[in-house]
Amino acid sequence: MLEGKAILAARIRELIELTVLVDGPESMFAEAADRVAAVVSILRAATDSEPGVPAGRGWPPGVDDALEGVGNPLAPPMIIGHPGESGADGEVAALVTLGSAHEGAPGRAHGGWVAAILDHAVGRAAAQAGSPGMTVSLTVDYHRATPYGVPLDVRSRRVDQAGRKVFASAEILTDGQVTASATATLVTVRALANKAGGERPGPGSD
Ligand SMILES: CCCCCCCC/C=C\CCCCCCCC(=O)SCCNC(=O)CCNC(=O)[C@H](O)C(C)(C)COP(=O)(O)OP(=O)(O)OC[C@H]1O[C@@H](n2cnc3c(N)ncnc32)[C@H](O)[C@@H]1OP(=O)(O)O
Repeated sequence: MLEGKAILAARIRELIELTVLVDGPESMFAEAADRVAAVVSILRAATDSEPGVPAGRGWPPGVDDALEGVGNPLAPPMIIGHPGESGADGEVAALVTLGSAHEGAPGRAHGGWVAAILDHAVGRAAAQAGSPGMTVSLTVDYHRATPYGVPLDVRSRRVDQAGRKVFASAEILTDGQVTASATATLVTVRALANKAGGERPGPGSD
């Protein structure tokens, strides 16, 4: 079930990428659009959910998550590693590869996607530290171009805590150089603390 959805989402990511890149005759676009419409009708027939209506999929992030969900075609997806896997203890390490569809300035990733990755990374770090919360402030510094088409290393960690406020930081690196960094303040959501602290979501946990 999860595997099938992940494969479908991977195909749709290819479709998005190629749609951005391709040029060709009107007839080719028309044929492709018809075939995509056929796929849409398969999925529509299988769900009662209305497109665009908030589904409230719950926590922790699962297969449909906007950044790390392997079943969400909009998610690059971001692959969350085990704590300490490639960073110091207490860090969350992640890998993510963006594509042409994420381009901002020519040849580089859009700054909004860079910020989204950093936002997710600080959220993960707060949860990893046992204080899952929502970002109330995110300051992003763009140091150099963040490329797409290559794996990006993402590191984040909780820096400090004061009451419900959690302070965290994160960076994106490529070839060992920081392309963008962020500092963030998150406010803990107590109802989620016992559900999310330090746990990676398991397969199908969404
Ligand atoms: C959904 C929960 C997530 C939990 C995660 C669990 C699973 C973990 C696993 C994996 C994580 C992966 C990552 C997930 C990421 C996805 C989540 C996002 O996309 S977050 C981005 C969008 N952010 C919002 O939409 C927040 C909007 N803001 C709010 O809803 C409210 O501000 C809220 C509920 C967060 C807090 O409101 P109040 O009324 O409860 O609290 P008040 O009293 O206003 O603030 C508490 C303290 O924070 C300070 N504060 C508030 N805003 C601030 C700001 N902008 N800058 C600095 N401090 C601020 C205040 O001054 C106060 O500090 P003093 O206790 O008095 O010292």
